[in-house]
Amino acid sequence: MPSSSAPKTLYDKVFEDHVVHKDESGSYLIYIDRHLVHEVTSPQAFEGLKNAGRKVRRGDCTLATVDHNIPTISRANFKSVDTFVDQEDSKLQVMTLEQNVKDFDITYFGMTDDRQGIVHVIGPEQGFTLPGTTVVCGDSHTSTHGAFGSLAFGIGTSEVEHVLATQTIIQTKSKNMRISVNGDLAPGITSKDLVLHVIGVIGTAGGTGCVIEFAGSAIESLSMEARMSICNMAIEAGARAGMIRPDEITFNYLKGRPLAPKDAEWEKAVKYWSTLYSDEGAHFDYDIQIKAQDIVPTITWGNSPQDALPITASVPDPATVDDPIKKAGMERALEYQGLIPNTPLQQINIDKAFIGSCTNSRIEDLRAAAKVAKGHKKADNVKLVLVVPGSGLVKKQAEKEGLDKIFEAAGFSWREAGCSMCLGMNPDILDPEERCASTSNRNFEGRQGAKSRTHLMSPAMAAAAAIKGHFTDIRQWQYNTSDEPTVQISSGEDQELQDAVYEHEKQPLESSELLVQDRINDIPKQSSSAPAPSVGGGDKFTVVTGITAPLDKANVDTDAIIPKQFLKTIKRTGLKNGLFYELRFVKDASGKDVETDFCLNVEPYRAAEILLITGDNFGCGSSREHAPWALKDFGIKCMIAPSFGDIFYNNSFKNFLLPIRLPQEVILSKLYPVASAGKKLTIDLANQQIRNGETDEVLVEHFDVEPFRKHCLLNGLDDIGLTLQKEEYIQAYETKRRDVFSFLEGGSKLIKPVTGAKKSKFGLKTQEW
Ligand SMILES: CC(C)[C@H](C(=O)O)[C@@H](O)C(=O)O
Ligand code: SF4
Repeated sequence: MPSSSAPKTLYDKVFEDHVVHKDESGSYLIYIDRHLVHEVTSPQAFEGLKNAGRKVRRGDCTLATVDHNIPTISRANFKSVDTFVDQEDSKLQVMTLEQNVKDFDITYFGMTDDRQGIVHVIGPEQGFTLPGTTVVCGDSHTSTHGAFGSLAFGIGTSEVEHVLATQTIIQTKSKNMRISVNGDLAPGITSKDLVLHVIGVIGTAGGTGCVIEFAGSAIESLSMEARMSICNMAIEAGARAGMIRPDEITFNYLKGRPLAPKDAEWEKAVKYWSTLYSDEGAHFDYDIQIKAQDIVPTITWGNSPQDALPITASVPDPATVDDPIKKAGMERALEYQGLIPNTPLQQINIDKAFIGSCTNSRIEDLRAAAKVAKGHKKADNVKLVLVVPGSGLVKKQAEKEGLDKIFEAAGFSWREAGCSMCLGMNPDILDPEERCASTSNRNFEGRQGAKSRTHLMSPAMAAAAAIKGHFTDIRQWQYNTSDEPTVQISSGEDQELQDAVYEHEKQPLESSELLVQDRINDIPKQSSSAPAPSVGGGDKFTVVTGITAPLDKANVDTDAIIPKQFLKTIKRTGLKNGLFYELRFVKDASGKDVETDFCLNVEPYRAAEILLITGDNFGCGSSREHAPWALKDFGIKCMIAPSFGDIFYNNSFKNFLLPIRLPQEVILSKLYPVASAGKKLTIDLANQQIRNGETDEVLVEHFDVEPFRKHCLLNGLDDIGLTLQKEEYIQAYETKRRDVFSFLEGGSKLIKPVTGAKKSKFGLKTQEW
């Protein structure tokens, strides 16, 4: 891609530095520097590679761990995954990953390794995540890594397979959004309050189609942990990614990390990283200003992260809302959450608290929670407070500082690393109707267990709620400062490990001279003479005439499309019954599933091939490709909505499903009457037109679809096959990358192999760096 001298945003720069090839249709092939892999979204991708006889192109750019399915109870008796993980489907996913990392020679942190943890905690912790890199993972919260000035985003399983095979991904350019937060945050206000506040302002669809750059003095003054919490939740604002300009705080965090560049390569890297900022005058499609002083302790009340309110507010009242879709949504959320309008938030009692997740399970988060808990006991009405560190190394550091003792003295339960009750794919779940103060990032229906009630907040607020038994304004907290938790430097073999990860934070970084080097992106155009790999996929989408089911709902998240219990499969099929499970079924007295009156349960919509959604943001949230797989299994071929979650939109095309964006008024006036009368619509992709399926009357003259995606759907083309035809471009990029970005070479392969039986305190084997 030719460099231009026009001012560029941080996103523009990182994107352009990774362009391998640009198609005439305007779609780009971009190179991926870092690929994180976990057990939930990878089995089908590895299976695809095996079936096609393909290899993993860059093992050094790939790092795997287990996090979602694993129990968080003590591993003192751990012998093997087979004996330790009780749930059969969870065990299968973990063991499948363990087999795949062996078969494909991928660096892996398993359950006996202190470096195991939530994928978004371990990448930065190891220095695998670096500024200016492209980072992907089959997980929506990959946006976390953008805190380093990397372009990091979640992908679906088909794309995981694409990256494993080609080390590239097909992308279109997103829009640029800047959210500047200026001024000082008041005491007690954390980055979690900040990001909940931002989502409350712009909404969960506010960032759709955009990469958000978080900027301004309030952001610049935050630690890396705090910045990660913000970028983590960029996906909850609907954005493709969140980014923060790398600076001295970033470099200090990274220096000395096991996989960060060293010596001369470090110097070279810092020089490049120092060029990664938005130029003066760069164009932002949206520029939003927020005053830091407006941010107060913030918690959510409903089932969407945008349902955020100051802790001093009361439960909202639907009687004050005019918009009928919003009003109905609010009524449903209040009923689900068991809340009465106008109740002051601070009068709401909780049953459990969860301190953990990729948003808030880093050492700084645990310190904040421990500071609140110190010298207190959990309230009697609070049945369980789970404290789940983000990685084995965070756990060890917390124990070194005595935080575990503070938690245990307060009656909290101190656990092993993993995703835990954030999503409850492991045994850590809420019982129906239990209310939880949670530091996680999603409060969707059923997220923490069937009928669970989640309220999102900061670690300090969750700890305070656990102690008081109800939501509490942290600004009024009486801290017990008698003797601060002291850092106990443990002696013995683990010391080196600790030092490698944490002690470097104390080393001052010499400020480096700003040097703008040649950008990598002037790749010569070449013609491909390599034999063309096969590109035929099998499926196609041309014209579909089908029954259209109307769905009157906004913000339908992928947790609702296919709940977590159905993610524990290693196949792409068999998901029909799981589709909209919580909406389609209720349990009768004997525990049997009974159908509700949900639209897909009534005639003629049981045979629907098209889904017409009237509300915004269909398929928001998680990257699970299980959502399009389940729709496809049901027989759906096309979804029409005012807007879609970005990853879901992308995943749909990979499965030959067509998502069509149309303005809400067009949906309501032209298509809804046909759908609600039980009649058919015709979707004609070649002509980009929607007609009445019975009369052939044109209802929508034109809908948009990107030319490349249209071409693939019409011709049943397989992306991986197409990309492999660009092998020469990929090789040319890699040759240049080895020179310009030499500090990225080696990647996860710089991890030293197991050198022997170093015993940790649980008697488990510990790997050396
Ligand atoms: C399992 C994974 C696909 C999912 C995600 O993409 O976010 C999970 O991490 C979540 O938080 O819901
Ligand atoms: S959001 Fe929760 S489930 Fe998803 S990666 Fe983060 S901790 Fe794991």
